[in-house]
Amino acid sequence: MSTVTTANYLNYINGEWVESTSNETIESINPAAPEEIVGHIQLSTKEDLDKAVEAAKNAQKTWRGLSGSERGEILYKVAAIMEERLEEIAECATREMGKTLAETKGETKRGIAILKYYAGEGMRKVGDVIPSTDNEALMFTTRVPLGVVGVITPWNFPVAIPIWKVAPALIYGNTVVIKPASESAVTFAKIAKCFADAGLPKGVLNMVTGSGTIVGGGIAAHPEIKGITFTGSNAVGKSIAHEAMKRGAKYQLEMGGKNPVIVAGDADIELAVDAVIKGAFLSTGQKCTATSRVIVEETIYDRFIKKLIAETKKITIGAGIHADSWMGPCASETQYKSVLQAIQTGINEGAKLILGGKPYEDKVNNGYFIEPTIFEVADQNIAIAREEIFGPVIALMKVSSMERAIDLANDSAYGLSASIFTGNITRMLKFVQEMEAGLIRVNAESAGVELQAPFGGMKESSSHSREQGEAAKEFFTSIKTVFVKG
Ligand SMILES: NC(=O)c1ccc[n+]([C@@H]2O[C@H](COP(=O)([O-])OP(=O)(O)OC[C@H]3O[C@@H](n4cnc5c(N)ncnc54)[C@H](O)[C@@H]3O)[C@@H](O)[C@H]2O)c1
Ligand SMILES: O=CCCC(=O)C(=O)O
Repeated sequence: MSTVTTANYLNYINGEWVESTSNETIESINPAAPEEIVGHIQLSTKEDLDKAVEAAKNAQKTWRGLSGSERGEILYKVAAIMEERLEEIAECATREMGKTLAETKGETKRGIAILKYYAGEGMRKVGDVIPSTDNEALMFTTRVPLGVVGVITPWNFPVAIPIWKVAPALIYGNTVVIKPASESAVTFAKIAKCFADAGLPKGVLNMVTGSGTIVGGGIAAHPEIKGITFTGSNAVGKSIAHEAMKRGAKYQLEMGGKNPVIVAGDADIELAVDAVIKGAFLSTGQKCTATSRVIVEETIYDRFIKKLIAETKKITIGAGIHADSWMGPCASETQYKSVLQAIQTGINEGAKLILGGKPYEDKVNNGYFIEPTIFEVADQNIAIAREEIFGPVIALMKVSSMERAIDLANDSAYGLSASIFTGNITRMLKFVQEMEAGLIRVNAESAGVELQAPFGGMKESSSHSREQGEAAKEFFTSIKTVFVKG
């Protein structure tokens, strides 16, 4: 049943909910039932962005003047309000970008935990006392906020990623202008309301929705924005870095991946199959840490592939709002077409399609569903083994040795996440040492970021800073070394 809503979600600027000066909105639709409009968001202008930056700048002095514990108290209140609104936020995220309700509930709980983690950061040390060579002097380090920080986020983790940027930005004394992805902007509007209702002082957090080029590009180029934290595609990330470099702004990029899983000859095959299915197909494969290459030692290849196919066929596909759906739709028509194109390219380039590969014909609504898809790939140089697809597609490869497996896993422009399944300590340690990825997981799926640990990629997956945990402090503050003599 299609439900058309007229719900209009406004920008949040200087503590007020306001329409864009464009007087135009764009629809955010449900990818499981594209007839359903989840909400209308502002198609904002450069003028709207300038107002938001001005508000953030005006709020800076007072906000940074609070103690870390005072700022932390507000983040604890935001977490409490989000807990009360968990169902509302999770359901909105599912309707807006398609992932299952079980996943969005888990992600919303994760966002709440991140808020609490950084609220506590307000009470932790920010520097060190370092002995000076001058015995009469005191030397120490301290940290200061960057000022106004621009946050640009993707649609695939509509709760966790914005919060894992905004929470540390705020606790360390910055003020924020955020542009969420349009495909999940209604979800963030609901989160921004939790900040507003927690009593965050006006101008400390500002949300401006709309075009990536105009609003996102405007953030990257804005002279009053001192730091930009971006998560998204490599193409956009590079354009942001270019703009930031031109004006000497600090920037942080977390981007694409082509994450390998190595299944060694001594692996627990059941465990490996279960983890590969979860890593590759949960969130419809739309995670930067999703499994997209599976490299299997030839001694167990036939048993592994037989089990993988049998278990993959059990996946139930449907609208994420329904409890019996294990895998939802692609997040948008654009993403849907992109994944189908990648599958066709794989076939054209000679990869052997052994399961799926077609749109899943949904009985109720014409949603953007695609079957979980598995290819066997002999040539590691074809697109399906090299390019990020960001959909439910696996490239299976067979190898004769662990040496070859790690070489193949490293043969990628990306280095975000990688897993190995083995019980052999020597193999495990060799993988940990030699695998070029920012997230290394052993006997576990390639996805799975824990909020208290550093997260980020190597090679072209990242600008090589780290997010989350204590690592976030490095980006959202500047260190000062202080020398004091009486
Ligand atoms: N490494 C990570 O932590 C991580 C996490 C999630 C997603 N991703 C990556 O994100 C991509 C999918 O997300 P997406 O489709 O939202 O990415 P995207 O790059 O298309 O968009 C990301 C954000 O950038 C904005 N944007 C678009 N054009 C812009 C421009 N010219 N200037 C400034 N901002 C602009 C978008 O509106 C959105 O808010 C995939 O490549 C995935 O690997 C990486
Ligand atoms: O999409 C990138 C974030 C991945 C993540 O948060 C996870 O794997 O849990």
